[in-house]
Amino acid sequence: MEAAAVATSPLKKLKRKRTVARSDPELERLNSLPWNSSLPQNDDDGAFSLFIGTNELEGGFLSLEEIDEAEYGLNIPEPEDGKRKTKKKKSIQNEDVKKQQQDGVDGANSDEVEAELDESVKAKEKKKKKKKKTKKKDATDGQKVEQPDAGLDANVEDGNGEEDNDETEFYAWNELRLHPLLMKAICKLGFKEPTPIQKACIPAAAHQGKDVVGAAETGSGKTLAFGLPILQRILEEREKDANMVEEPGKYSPKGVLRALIIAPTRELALQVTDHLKAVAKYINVRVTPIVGGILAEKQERLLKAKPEIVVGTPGRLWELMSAGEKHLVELHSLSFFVLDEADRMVQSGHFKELQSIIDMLPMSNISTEDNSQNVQKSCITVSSFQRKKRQTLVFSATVALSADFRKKLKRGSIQKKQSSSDGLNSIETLSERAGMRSNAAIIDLTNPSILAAKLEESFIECKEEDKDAYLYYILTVHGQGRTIVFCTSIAALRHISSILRILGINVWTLHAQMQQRARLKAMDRFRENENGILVATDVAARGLDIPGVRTVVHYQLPHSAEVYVHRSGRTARASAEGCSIALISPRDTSKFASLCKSFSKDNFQRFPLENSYMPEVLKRLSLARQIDKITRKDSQVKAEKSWFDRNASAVELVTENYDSEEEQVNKHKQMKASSRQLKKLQEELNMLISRPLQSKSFSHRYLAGSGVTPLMQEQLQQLARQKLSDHQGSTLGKKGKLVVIGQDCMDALQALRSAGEEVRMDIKDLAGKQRNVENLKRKRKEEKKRLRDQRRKQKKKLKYGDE
Ligand SMILES: Nc1ncnc2c1ncn2[C@@H]1O[C@H](COP(=O)(O)OP(=O)(O)OP(=O)(O)O)[C@@H](O)[C@H]1O
Repeated sequence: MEAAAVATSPLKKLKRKRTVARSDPELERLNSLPWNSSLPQNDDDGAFSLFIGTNELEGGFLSLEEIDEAEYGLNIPEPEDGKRKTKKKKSIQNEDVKKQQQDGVDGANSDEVEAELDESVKAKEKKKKKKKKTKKKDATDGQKVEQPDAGLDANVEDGNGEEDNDETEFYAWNELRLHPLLMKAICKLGFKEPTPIQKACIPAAAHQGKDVVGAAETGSGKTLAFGLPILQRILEEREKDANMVEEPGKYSPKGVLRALIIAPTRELALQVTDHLKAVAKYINVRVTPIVGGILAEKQERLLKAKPEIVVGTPGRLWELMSAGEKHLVELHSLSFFVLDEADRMVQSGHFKELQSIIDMLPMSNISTEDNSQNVQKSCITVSSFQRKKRQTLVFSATVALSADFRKKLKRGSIQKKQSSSDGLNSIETLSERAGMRSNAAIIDLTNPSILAAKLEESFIECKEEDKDAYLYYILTVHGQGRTIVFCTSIAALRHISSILRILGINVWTLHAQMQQRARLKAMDRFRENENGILVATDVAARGLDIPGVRTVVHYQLPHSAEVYVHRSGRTARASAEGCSIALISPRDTSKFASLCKSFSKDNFQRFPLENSYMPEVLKRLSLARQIDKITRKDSQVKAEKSWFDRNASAVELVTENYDSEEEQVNKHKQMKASSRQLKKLQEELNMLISRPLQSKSFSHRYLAGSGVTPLMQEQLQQLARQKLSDHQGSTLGKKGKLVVIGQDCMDALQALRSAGEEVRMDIKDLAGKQRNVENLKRKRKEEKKRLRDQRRKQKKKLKYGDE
């Protein structure tokens, strides 16, 4: 594949850049925390061919010359003298497209959903859209109808007065033969060429009607790799119908669900919806999200509009389907069943609902007895054309399939091997059960390291209790661009977000226990701020696409290598660059070693640290921790008291204070003392954080920094101004003035590139040492037990001997 030739192994890049550094003694301390690599290790028997990155296309789809263009009623523009040449379309196609444009419903549903979720945030957008709609209406009233070819050759101005992109730059898309109105939207989005996964999937899924299993690195455009074929097929079928006189609606029935897309998280489902809406901008295809956190009545109302495409999370979808929601259970015309982040779907917490949803699908693609029964059960009027044509698309950055997956599909032997209690516990079972056909195109474009090509990984070794300090250091000194800090537990998330806020760093949080409205608000705020910081659990690890995320910090390592890939993939997306920093305490070394092993990585970059900053960092952190402790204690007391009062009043109990007068006075004194201490600590900390973070070698005359954040930059400039005005008119002369030099903002990636040190990870060595450490621990334990038993026996002997 082309991608294979272009992609260079990150390992090689590292080797070229830096000399190999010494091994590190800290990494020798290994422990035995549970770790699930979850990624198939390059097994010798080659059982998992997909995941290790074959970077190949499989499935034998036709080359473009072999595809009969006439079948699709499309004329592909050909290049002429290096430029794209467009042809006029058939009149029928013109009329159909015109109609679609005039009909344009463009996202009204989603607006409502979003307004429901967060009215204040979305109010502005609504206003904008209203304005746009009025303008659009004016244009239609004025008999202005765009030509269907507008997508390719109209350098039209849109309602905002913005000029469209120059379509000649989009020539690379031509070979994919997408509908002109889809091309128009793509041009508008500025996507100059299809990404490799789009190039590979669109012909297979859109033109050959194949099922697809697609794997490609994070941020490589997988959403459109399945989204464009859906929209393309809907448009093509509409055109076929427009040509049919006898059986209208044979190919493109109206008012029924055509594509069901399932994503693991609400945020991801909403994001996929928005992405599809953006490419469906010029066509009359409705895309609606169905996720938890939206009022059920509202969602029912949205479904009454009969959207062609529904994007949902398994929980809410199943809730509505099992309640018999008409639009979701009449699946006889479903043309696409899509699983985004498929590997997450087979994990606990999702697969039960998913299994139930899949059981509702008309199962004509496979012929097992079980499934024919399902068809009877769930499908009322099944058009044989539609059933034959349903496509199953399964996507993720981390998909593992066995080498003989296709053969198994052919034999229909996957489910038989699984005991019924296993459920849909593998992508293979799930794909077969969803009706995947044995001629599916298996497209694996992951590179051997699995991680995004432009991602630079690094680590910082530190004690567990110093992680906060290093995090604060990274955010303060290298906090340029957006940063996501990942935690494994909500408790850790709460701890660091509280400490960082006390330290004056504005962070947003995202975890599964938050209300949906708050989750979306956090995402919106994070998106709005170009130097924003999001502290999140793994609920944000998959799929979220936020441009400008420069750094991902693994405050705690995840429980599997696969989650590490997805977390790190929030940066270095869509050909951008980014870096990840893992904070490794002695407790994490075992996990870290397994991680290196999973990626066959024997070199890792150490993130450069300016240790002279640390005394100041630790001073601030110590104050912040004390403040945090006091405030937590206070709020705990308040919460307990209010809980007691609430419950007492609920049972109409009159509460009395049973404390003695002395006790009450003491409590009051304690409270006063703690609030005095809190005030003092806060003043001290405020004084420190009002100044830029200074390294120990900080000169009071010269302020310099190897990397300073915009906040620090601002503080330094203020300080310089203040010093200057202090000394104006004084007799100190030049000597007393403050000079600000070298204020170059440096993000973590730049810092890593300019000073990162490559550390060799000898996995075998690490594994051997891990075994030794474990043996030593076991021996010590045994020895302790032996001594304890010995002492016990002696005591007994003495006792009974005396008697
Ligand atoms: N052809 C293209 N050219 C440029 N950018 C593109 C193209 N297609 C998609 N993108 C952009 O790339 C970004 C990543 O796309 P997307 O979210 O689909 O990636 P993904 O492969 O699904 O990532 P993940 O595995 O993390 O879910 C998005 O911002 C999207 O708008």
